[in-house]
Amino acid sequence: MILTDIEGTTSSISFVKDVLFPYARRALPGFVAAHGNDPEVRHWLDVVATEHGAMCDDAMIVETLQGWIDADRKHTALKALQGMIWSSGYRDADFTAHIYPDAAPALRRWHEAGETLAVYSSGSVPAQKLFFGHSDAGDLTGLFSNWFDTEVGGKRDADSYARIADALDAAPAEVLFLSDVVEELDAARDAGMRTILVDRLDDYPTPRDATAANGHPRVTTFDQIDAIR
Ligand SMILES: CSCCC(=O)C(=O)COP(=O)(O)O
Ligand SMILES: [Mg+2]
Repeated sequence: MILTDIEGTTSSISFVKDVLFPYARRALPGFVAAHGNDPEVRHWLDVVATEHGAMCDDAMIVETLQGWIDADRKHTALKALQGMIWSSGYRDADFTAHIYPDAAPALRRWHEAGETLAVYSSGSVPAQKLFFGHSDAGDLTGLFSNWFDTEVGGKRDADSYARIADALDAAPAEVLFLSDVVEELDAARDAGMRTILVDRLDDYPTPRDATAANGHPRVTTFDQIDAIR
């Protein structure tokens, strides 16, 4: 079984930072004005208001969320709201989701070979499905059988990976986790998963050396994974 991260692993960090985040930042005020009373939207806005502490109106919530986007906070409420906002961007074909040219063929090859494929990203599950449903390589959602976001727990917390293995009905050692973030790989390894550091040179121009990789096998493209897994 292969569990993959998205940003920095299947897809470039710059697409997320330079296209998706600014789109959500711009659209937030109008989205909250139009949908702030939809129960699901209100739920997440209230989570933000509670975290913010003081009495907080919608304008303050929007400001808080925009600050979190700028700081790249991987907060579940922000990620849920971003996913709802991006849906119109994908629907209107304002953008398609970046996928590295080596990633889609490898995912297709593994799927055809009968490998179970799953996603674990800080992006909400609906955002993940939009992302792979509107990728540069077409609709890839059919390749994945399981989707996990931070509702299962934080990506740097070993318990999250234990929960994911349980949900996959697998022993942790049967699962190979792919990520660009060493701390995430450390947590997956602590839970007993196998790991590979995906060190995309476009995203990380200074390659991570053995010390930085902290013992995780390292590849720069998905093509290199079959040889070492
Ligand atoms: C799939 S939604 C867009 C990416 C995103 O918002 C994000 O936070 C991705 O983080 P990852 O855990 O995939 O590195
Ligand atoms: Mg990542």
